[in-house]
Amino acid sequence: MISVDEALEHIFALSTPTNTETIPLTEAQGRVLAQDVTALRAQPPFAGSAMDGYAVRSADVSAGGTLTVIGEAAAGRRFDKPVGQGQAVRIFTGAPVPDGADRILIQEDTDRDGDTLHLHDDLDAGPYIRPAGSDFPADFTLSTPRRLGPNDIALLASMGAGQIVTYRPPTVAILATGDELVAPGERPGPDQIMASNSYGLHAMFRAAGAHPRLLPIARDTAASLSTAFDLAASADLIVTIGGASVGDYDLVRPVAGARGMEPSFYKVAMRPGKPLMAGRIDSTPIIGLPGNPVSAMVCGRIFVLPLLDAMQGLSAKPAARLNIPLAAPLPANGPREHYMRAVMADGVVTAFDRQDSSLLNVLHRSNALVVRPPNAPKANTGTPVPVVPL
Ligand SMILES: Nc1nc2c(c(=O)[nH]1)N[C@H]1C(S)=C(S)[C@@H](COP(=O)(O)OP(=O)(O)OC[C@H]3O[C@@H](n4cnc5c(N)ncnc54)[C@H](O)[C@@H]3O)O[C@H]1N2
Ligand code: MOO
Repeated sequence: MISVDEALEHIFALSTPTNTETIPLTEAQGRVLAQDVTALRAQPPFAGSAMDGYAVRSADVSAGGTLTVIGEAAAGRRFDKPVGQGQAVRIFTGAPVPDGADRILIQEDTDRDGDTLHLHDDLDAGPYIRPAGSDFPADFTLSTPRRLGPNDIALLASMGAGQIVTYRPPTVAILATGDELVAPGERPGPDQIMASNSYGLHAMFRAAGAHPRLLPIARDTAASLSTAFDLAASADLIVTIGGASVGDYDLVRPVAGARGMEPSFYKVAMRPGKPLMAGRIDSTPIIGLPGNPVSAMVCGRIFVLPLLDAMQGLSAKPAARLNIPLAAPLPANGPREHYMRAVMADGVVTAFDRQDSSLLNVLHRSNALVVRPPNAPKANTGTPVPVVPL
């Protein structure tokens, strides 16, 4: 059996980034930027007022003094004459500061009587002017690759980018297999259960910027599986669930093999997830996840998400880990790397006692996986352990 790191290397070797496409900024959430974007101009493009008040020359400001108001500058509409000695311009937040002025007096520090402005004795120092380019300069560039979120999109809009070039979201065909499975919402027979992890994976892949598609559940026959593979043919990635182990009805590998799958590996020294497999059918990568619900979800997190990142032009690297002290001791680990469902809170992490790979309710209550290396010795309370946040 190969290690988790080796399996991930094999999986990365199967992938190539998707092509790119130009999209409007309103479609950019979760996409990965594929072409650098340079700002149209500096922001702000002019020195602007940060407050409602009066634009003045600081040399003219004296506590209790007076100034003459000569005009008004509003956001979107500048006052286009300079402010001279003893003068003030009424100004609002976001308005260009008129030439000559180097300070904004906030209106709370003044009283207005016609064109005469009386300054209070106690004046806020200010200057409440945002210099041109203080957010970003004219040649500012947002570089690839970067997964875009709301803050990036606000910045790109501010840079004047109406359209951007991103990697096309990879399409993922998700194929659940098993005579025992029915879709949630359908009526199960007495020996049947709900297909669950396929729905969890669908959500997981979607949140990772992919376009997942749930195929109809394949029955435990070669013919049914083969039909399902036909439906998956156009996808950028095929993810099968179940039928990967050694039972008589575990048909995914033989059927994929008969369709020309070039295998990369089968079985990984990890828990849960031992019967993981990967390969390629023609040029399409295929990952076969174990059927146990938690195994499928953990392998989705540890293997498929990094692959989806790489397919979207991001660097090929394992799930990021934190180092968090244990809140309770852990026993020595066996020969497989163990991804233990756990709760991280208040700076410590606690693994659940029940780690069976069928327990979705435990996974649901987890927000982290504690990673126990192969043959790790017993770990005491307080020992920092690697943790993958969920
Ligand atoms: N003799 C051995 N038996 C098993 C071994 C082994 O090494 N030797 N490995 C065990 C481990 S570990 C795992 S994990 C499972 C994986 O088996 P499969 O990938 O072949 O999965 P299935 O047998 O099809 O299903 C296992 C389990 O999960 C349920 N399942 C399957 N698909 C779904 C789905 N989409 N949603 C919800 N639940 C699903 C299925 O009903 C079974 O209960 O094999 C062990 N056995
Ligand atoms: O590897 Mo299985 O995934 O332990 O349950």
